Amino acid sequence: MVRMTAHAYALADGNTIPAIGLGTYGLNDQSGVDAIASAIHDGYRLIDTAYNYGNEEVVAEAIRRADVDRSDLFVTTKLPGRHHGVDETLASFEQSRKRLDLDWVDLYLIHWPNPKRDRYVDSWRSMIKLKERGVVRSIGVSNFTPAMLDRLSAETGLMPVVNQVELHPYFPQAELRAYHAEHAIRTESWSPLAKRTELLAEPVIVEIAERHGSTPAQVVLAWHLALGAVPIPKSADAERRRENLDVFDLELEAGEVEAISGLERGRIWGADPDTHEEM
Ligand SMILES: NC(=O)C1=CN([C@@H]2O[C@H](COP(=O)(O)OP(=O)(O)OC[C@H]3O[C@@H](n4cnc5c(N)ncnc54)[C@H](OP(=O)(O)O)[C@@H]3O)[C@@H](O)[C@H]2O)C=CC1
Ligand SMILES: O=C(O)C(=O)[C@@H](O)C(O)C(=O)CO
Repeated sequence: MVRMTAHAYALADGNTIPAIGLGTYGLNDQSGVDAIASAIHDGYRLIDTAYNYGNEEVVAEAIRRADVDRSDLFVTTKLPGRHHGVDETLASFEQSRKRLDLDWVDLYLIHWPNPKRDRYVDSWRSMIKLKERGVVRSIGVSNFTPAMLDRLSAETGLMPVVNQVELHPYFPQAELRAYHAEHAIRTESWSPLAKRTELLAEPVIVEIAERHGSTPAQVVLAWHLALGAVPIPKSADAERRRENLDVFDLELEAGEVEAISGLERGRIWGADPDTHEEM
């Protein structure tokens, strides 16, 4: 069931996640600070970064510049693959927190499971500690399969409240979303616009956009909202960021959602969580 109030969802741990966020991969240096600060000014409240993006300090500077209460922001960062392990996770988190210049992080994710290394359960135990200490509000994972999620729950007794996965009309992930719904896991969509590629020129999307007087990107983001997934589009351009946020009045018909899901063809760059090892 999709529970959304005031453009946000309740998570299984009682916290609240905004219904849309800003992806920041590639937003670096001063232009990154300007872009993220202007996004916050324009109404973005969820900021998605990662240790591996090398821009946690850029996010920190943008937050310092923004005229928004810290408690109104929802900052996500992620644990890199090379830091999996009990002590490594605690140390890595502290580095991220310091770079972000925050007392707490709203959502901390294991970036990739790295199954060959097989230390993600250890990392998860440390993330549970970080949550207990109050330096992280919600803990989740990224790129996890149902088998990996089952294992986390079986071995620690705690299921992640979010799984951030590749999700866009070329890769709608119906089975994984059904598993999430059964286990009260909120789905977050990475590369929600399929990194732009040719998705936004697909006739079915262009036609629906024309029918609603919207843009193709808005139609794709409305599709994510219709699925109850949290998209985190990245844009370096202020106009496009505002366009991406202005989607809550666009309601797609069930048939339109189905037609967009019909574009399914697979992952865009082939990173399979069962084999990909993130550094
Ligand atoms: N957990 C994980 O493993 C992963 C997480 N992520 C997260 O997801 C975020 C988003 O994914 P990302 O890969 O960046 O791809 P997106 O699907 O968000 O697409 C970004 C591309 O779309 C363009 N774009 C954005 N808005 C519009 C628009 N309205 N009209 C036309 N083009 C547009 C951008 O160009 P421009 O900037 O010029 O506007 C950019 O080229 C990342 O930034 C990151 O935070 C991404 C990959 C993996
Ligand atoms: O999170 C991202 O934006 C990514 O692209 C990651 O998946 C990533 O940095 C990676 O997997 C590179 O191997």
